[in-house]
Amino acid sequence: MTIRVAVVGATGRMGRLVCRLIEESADLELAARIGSTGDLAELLTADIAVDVTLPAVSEGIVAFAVANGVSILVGTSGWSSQRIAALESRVAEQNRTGIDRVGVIIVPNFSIGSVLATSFAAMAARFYDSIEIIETHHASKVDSPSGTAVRTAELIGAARSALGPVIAPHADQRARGQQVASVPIHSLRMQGVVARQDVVFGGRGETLTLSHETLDPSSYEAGILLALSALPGTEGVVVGLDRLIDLARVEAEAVAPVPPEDARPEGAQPE
Ligand SMILES: NC(=O)C1=CN([C@@H]2O[C@H](COP(=O)(O)OP(=O)(O)OC[C@H]3O[C@@H](n4cnc5c(N)ncnc54)[C@H](OP(=O)(O)O)[C@@H]3O)[C@@H](O)[C@H]2O)C=CC1
Ligand SMILES: O=C(O)C1=N[C@H](C(=O)O)C[C@H](O)C1
Repeated sequence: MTIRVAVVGATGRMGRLVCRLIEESADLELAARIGSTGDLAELLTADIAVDVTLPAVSEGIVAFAVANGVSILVGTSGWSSQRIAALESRVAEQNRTGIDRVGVIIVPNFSIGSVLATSFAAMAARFYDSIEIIETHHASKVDSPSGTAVRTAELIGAARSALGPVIAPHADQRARGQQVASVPIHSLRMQGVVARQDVVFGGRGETLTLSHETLDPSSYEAGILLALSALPGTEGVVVGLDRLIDLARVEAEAVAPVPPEDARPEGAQPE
């Protein structure tokens, strides 16, 4: 049986991409394409929904889906930890009292490289006291800082909870960026760019830069399909594609120790 999907923001760059992926998928069916002049109630004709709109309207769209028992995948930026906390209460309440149990998957970035770069940044955060983010996007992007940068800064802040804020001198000066979880974020909006993020770590006598660049929106495709396939089985709020990919398992396999020689069958070589 195919899963019927309504796309809100269907006329936009991401919306058109999501609609194409649904139309190309044997498991999914496009139930509704909704733009700014469309009727949100069309969402109720679908099994699940996708929101790829604008930070200013996303919260209301997600609230409408949740209140009507429709699980929703959110690719729109602007979902700060504060906004997510309010949504978690709303979804918990709906799942306690409503007829249909719902799930919301919020994905700040669908690209696997970006997800990995953000995880690496959280891993490095404990080892450096100077950390700043520079994010660069196409000139049509209306919001800043980017959702990915906000998420990265929040995860850096969480990883440093026992250490305290990063050291960001003269942070009151406008050119020093906007601080999120104490991490200064600098936003560039440029022609010729799709999306790029550099997280710069400064320590004693060294810097480390973690860079990720999206060269083409096709980098979002696998993540969108993965999140869509996970949504019908999701209850509650899940944030980040990393929650749908077993990053820890990949790591454990990569560092799995070679078994000692006497534990190997005779003549067997280490893999
Ligand atoms: N998670 C990820 O990996 C990615 C996330 N994004 C995020 O996705 C969002 C959309 O980006 P993008 O596609 O470039 O933006 P666009 O400006 O191209 O599209 C915005 C869409 O939102 C629709 N819209 C605006 N207001 C409403 C409303 N009140 N009700 C319903 N629909 C509305 C617009 O409809 P209309 O045409 O009628 O105005 C349009 O379809 C942004 O927040 C962006 O940051 C982008 C890329 C990757
Ligand atoms: O608007 C975009 O283009 C993007 N928005 C998301 C964000 O705000 O982080 C994800 C990606 O960077 C592209």
